[in-house]
Amino acid sequence: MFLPGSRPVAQNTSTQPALSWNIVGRGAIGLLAASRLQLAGYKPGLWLHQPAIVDIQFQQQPLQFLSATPPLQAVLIPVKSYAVFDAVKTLQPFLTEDAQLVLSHNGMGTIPEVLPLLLPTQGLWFLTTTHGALKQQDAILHTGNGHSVLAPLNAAASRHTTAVAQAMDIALGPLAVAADIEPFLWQKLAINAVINPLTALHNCKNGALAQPQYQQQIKAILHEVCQVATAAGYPLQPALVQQNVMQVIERTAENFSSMQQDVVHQRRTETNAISGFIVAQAARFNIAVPHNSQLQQQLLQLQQRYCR
Ligand SMILES: NC(=O)C1=CN([C@@H]2O[C@H](COP(=O)(O)OP(=O)(O)OC[C@H]3O[C@@H](n4cnc5c(N)ncnc54)[C@H](OP(=O)(O)O)[C@@H]3O)[C@@H](O)[C@H]2O)C=CC1
Ligand SMILES: CC(C)(CO)C(=O)C(=O)O
Repeated sequence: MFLPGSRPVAQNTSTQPALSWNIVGRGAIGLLAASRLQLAGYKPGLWLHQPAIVDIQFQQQPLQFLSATPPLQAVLIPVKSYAVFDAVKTLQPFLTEDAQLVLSHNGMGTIPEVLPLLLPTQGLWFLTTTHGALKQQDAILHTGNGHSVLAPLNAAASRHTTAVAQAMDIALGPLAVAADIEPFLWQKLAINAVINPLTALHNCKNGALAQPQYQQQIKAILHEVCQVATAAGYPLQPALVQQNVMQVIERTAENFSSMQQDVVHQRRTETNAISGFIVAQAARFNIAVPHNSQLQQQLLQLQQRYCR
């Protein structure tokens, strides 16, 4: 897959030994990645709060995953944005000196928190994905066939590009490798800044946001996101971004967004890494973002009704 600012993964040219992969949690994206890796011959271990053997069905096949066994050489961390820092802190004592860690989540703001936790020899990556996955009792459903962009976040990562990219291509590909993840994260943030809060607050499917009554608010949210992204050095064109967001709304019309699901199931939302991140960045650049600020406040109030 070719995306501006990225290149596709080179196939079968590895001179780097395959890494031994581990995945944090037993969530939807993590188990999707683990299943695809296992079916391709990898033996990913799961890093869980409590070690356990996990049995699931994936595409009508029974799969079993064992607990991760330290020392950990390579770890995919597909957890909610608010759980990233604690997850990396917990992993830290069990990592090899040249371990490779891949963050994957919606929203922004975790990278500067995580980088200082690692040794200069330990690689950090970010993978942003458009795949959709849903966890059921004992099964993992691949609800949306997507693609992913992977980029190194430090020098120790760049030295292991081939081995990391080949595994991530299997786990959540087709994969493009970019030198800088930030433009891709801002584009995804724009999508999540519209769809996630609006579907959560209006308790609706993504497709409902195509209705005329939402268009003015969507335009206003995106205008603010583009202003902030541009001030941060990642220029976004409001008209193009709006077109992209409307395409995602159409393509995922029958889906419930992750934030709508978080609210329905009374879980903490990722609002601080989505609307909250935009509000925080806007403050740095002295930009008024009343629409994103209002969404953040409304979501925090909603969440406070059920979160301790
Ligand atoms: N699901 C999807 O289709 C998509 C999701 N995303 C994004 O990807 C990220 C992950 O999403 P998703 O898979 O749905 O999330 P889930 O909440 O389903 O999965 C995360 C899992 O990680 C576990 N976990 C968190 N911290 C730790 C830890 N320190 N040690 C062990 N386990 C841990 C959680 O357990 P517990 O809750 O018990 O802590 C949970 O089981 C989110 O940012 C989401 O927005 C992006 C695109 C699509
Ligand atoms: C793209 C979108 C909005 C798909 O539902 C998503 O990433 C989410 O639900 O978190």
